[in-house]
Amino acid sequence: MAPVRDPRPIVISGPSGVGKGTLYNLLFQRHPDTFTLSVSHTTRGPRPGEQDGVHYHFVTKEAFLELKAKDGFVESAQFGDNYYGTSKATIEEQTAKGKTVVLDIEVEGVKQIRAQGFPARFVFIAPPSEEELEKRLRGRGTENETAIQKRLNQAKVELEYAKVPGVHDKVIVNDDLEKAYKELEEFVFAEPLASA
Ligand SMILES: Nc1ncnc2c1ncn2[C@@H]1O[C@H](COP(=O)(O)OP(=O)(O)OP(=O)(O)O)[C@@H](O)[C@H]1O
Repeated sequence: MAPVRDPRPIVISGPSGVGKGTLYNLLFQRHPDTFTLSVSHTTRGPRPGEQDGVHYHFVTKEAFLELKAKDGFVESAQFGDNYYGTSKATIEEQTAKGKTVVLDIEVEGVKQIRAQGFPARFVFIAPPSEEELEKRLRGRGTENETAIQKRLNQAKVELEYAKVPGVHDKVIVNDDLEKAYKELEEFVFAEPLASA
């Protein structure tokens, strides 16, 4: 397959459990050395096995806020006491190495990137139905009941936002995995003029 023609990063969003990770990991597996998942900055401490620069860029709160004040993030958020964000420099460095950067972010981040006018391609992964989303979340078995309910409520917000015209360049319903994958692959490798 020809290389990715469009240099802009791919922003993938969609409700938790819809299959975002499954889909972009297939893209990474089937096109080795083509893509890279954006490494976020965080002020939380590393968990066992997490490496700086690989899983996250681990920074102090002061360093994070300084970079934020300098407009260094395309999107950032605070969860509890910790800050998270995607730095412009990270995206630019990876792009300069010839990689297509993939960002897996939630809807607030999408809004921030849009509001800044940062060049990117926006893909939304939608579930075939809310029932199926719930089934997948439960089937994955990684969250407790409270977390599942929270994610399902958040999913409603994300699905509503996805209906706003022009928010996403591409909406893919992840019903049959292989079919959804093909749609994603086709979009990603499309000629810039066809997808802009
Ligand atoms: N097309 C599909 N059909 C059936 N099951 C699927 C499909 N795509 C993904 N799944 C399953 O759904 C579950 C959730 O997928 P995944 O973890 O990739 O979601 P996610 O959107 O990345 O979630 P999160 O945002 O919470 O990380 C997994 O168990 C995965 O195997």
